[in-house]
Amino acid sequence: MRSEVLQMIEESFFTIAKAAAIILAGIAVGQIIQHYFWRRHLWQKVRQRQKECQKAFRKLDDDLNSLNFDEEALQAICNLPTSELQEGLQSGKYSALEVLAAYQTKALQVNKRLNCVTEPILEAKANAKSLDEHAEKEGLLYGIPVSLKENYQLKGYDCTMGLVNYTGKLFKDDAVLVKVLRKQGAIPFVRTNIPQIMMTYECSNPIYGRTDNPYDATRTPGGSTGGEAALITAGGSIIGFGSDIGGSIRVPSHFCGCYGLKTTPERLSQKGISSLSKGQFIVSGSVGPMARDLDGLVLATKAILCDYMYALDRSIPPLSFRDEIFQSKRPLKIGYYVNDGYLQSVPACQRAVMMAKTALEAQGHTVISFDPPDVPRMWTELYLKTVAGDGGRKFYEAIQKDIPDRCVWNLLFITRVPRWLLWCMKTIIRLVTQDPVHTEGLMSSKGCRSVCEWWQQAEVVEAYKDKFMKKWDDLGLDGVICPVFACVAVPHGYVTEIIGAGTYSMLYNVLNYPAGSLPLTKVTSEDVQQLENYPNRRYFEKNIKKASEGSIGLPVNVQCVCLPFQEELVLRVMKEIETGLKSMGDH
Ligand SMILES: CCCCCCCC/C=C\CCCCCCCC(N)=O
Repeated sequence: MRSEVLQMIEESFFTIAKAAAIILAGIAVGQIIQHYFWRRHLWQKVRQRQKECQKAFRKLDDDLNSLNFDEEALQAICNLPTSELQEGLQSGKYSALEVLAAYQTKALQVNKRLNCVTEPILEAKANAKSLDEHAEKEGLLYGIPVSLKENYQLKGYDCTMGLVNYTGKLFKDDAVLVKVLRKQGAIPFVRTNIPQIMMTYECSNPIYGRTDNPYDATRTPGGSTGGEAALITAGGSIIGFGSDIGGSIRVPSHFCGCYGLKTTPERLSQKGISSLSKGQFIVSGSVGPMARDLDGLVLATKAILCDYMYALDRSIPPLSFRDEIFQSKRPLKIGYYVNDGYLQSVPACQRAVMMAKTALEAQGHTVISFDPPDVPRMWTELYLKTVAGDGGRKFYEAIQKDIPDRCVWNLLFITRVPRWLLWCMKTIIRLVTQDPVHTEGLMSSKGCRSVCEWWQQAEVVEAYKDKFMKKWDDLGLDGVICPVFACVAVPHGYVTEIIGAGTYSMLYNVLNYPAGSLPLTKVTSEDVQQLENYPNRRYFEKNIKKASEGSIGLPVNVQCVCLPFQEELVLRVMKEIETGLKSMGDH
């Protein structure tokens, strides 16, 4: 009797277990099938988008062929510095259509090599024609073609940020900045590539593919405004616009060797600039211009800092470009550093800062040593914990529902490891990286646990800003010069391995200070030889050293920083450095 009962229990157990296994297997198979069809749907959308872009490129190519412009004349237009191009357009020497055709032709050529343009803006031709038909040549950017990062909203276009799910969602209106550019006579003519979700210093996504560095195709142009930097540097655009929440304008400018300005977040309208960080107001994103020469950067900044922007966006302070600050001859006191107290910059970046120091001194300015306070803590407890305040959930979810791109997936993967597991692995990670700051960085990317902690986070960031500004004021500084990044352009897919190198830029996002990226020099064989003295203990140090081998000839920029709302002074410091170098016969 007892064995019959046991047998019955055993049989029922096996029946239930079998049923559970069948249900679970059914769910798993269902999920795999659903995933398969979802992915297939996403890839169909990618192909559809790629076809549309190819069609637009072909249309532009046909249009340009039918115009029958002289190729040499067009090339000559693209070789003009900004001031001469502006003058030529204003005087009527060049028509807007001719200049547009020159840059469209060049952008198409450059794009074949670097894959930096996502699509052409076909309305540009009608814009140029309409400018040519009007007698008045109004606007600081009259007739100048400008390129735009893919996240700048344009009427009739989508902003994917490299996410397939965002394709085909067309905007009904232009971003405020785009309207201002049009008002100033500029002609938006191409859109440029970005990394998926724009949260890394690379430039690749499943829709538009990977952009290469103009100096070395095996290396990244940087990100997230990587397409802009590559296009401008290679001559396919003269002025462009990007955005920056951790170096996205400054780092690609440095990796490619063009000019960039990250503005104070509140100074320019960000209405109509797509980003996944909207609503995170502790470390705010910024927008700003990029250019082939300094005159172009100044002109673009002047053009957008105008009354028309305030008319369109009342939340922006009514502060037009103050030429008196830019033109001032007052001697300046500038701080400098080559080591931010976390990761030492490579010899080439150090040499660039020292060149800038010498140039400023030659111009009669005082340059003193400056140590930014608590950079390792700024990076982990302030920057990472804020930018990934929700534990990276918004970024991760956007990618999880999409086709993940390796360049950002590798970086965000850490946000999926449970906090407790990360905590248990802390000692092992520390042993492997030989870097407690790196380990803290990983922990910080788990974000805040409650609204209360988020409020505290805002307070801690404010306290750091006060501490930094006090140090700055105690020294009576007007500005600071330092590296943009701890190293120069790295190979594709390598940014996660050296992400700590970004502290040089991220610091000024935490502080909300405006900062420019100024091309100064190229890596020399001596710079590479001196790498043998570069530290080689911690994970990031080893990788920075490795990535810097074979970097001869790559561009090196210097970062110029001033207090909030002092964009004009940043530009002045950049100008003083360039003038100083020219007077020394070094530029
Ligand atoms: C130490 C490992 C850090 C893991 C971080 C994972 C969380 C992701 C959040 C932030 C990524 C930091 C990279 C910022 C680059 C931003 C470039 C930009 N858009 O300006």
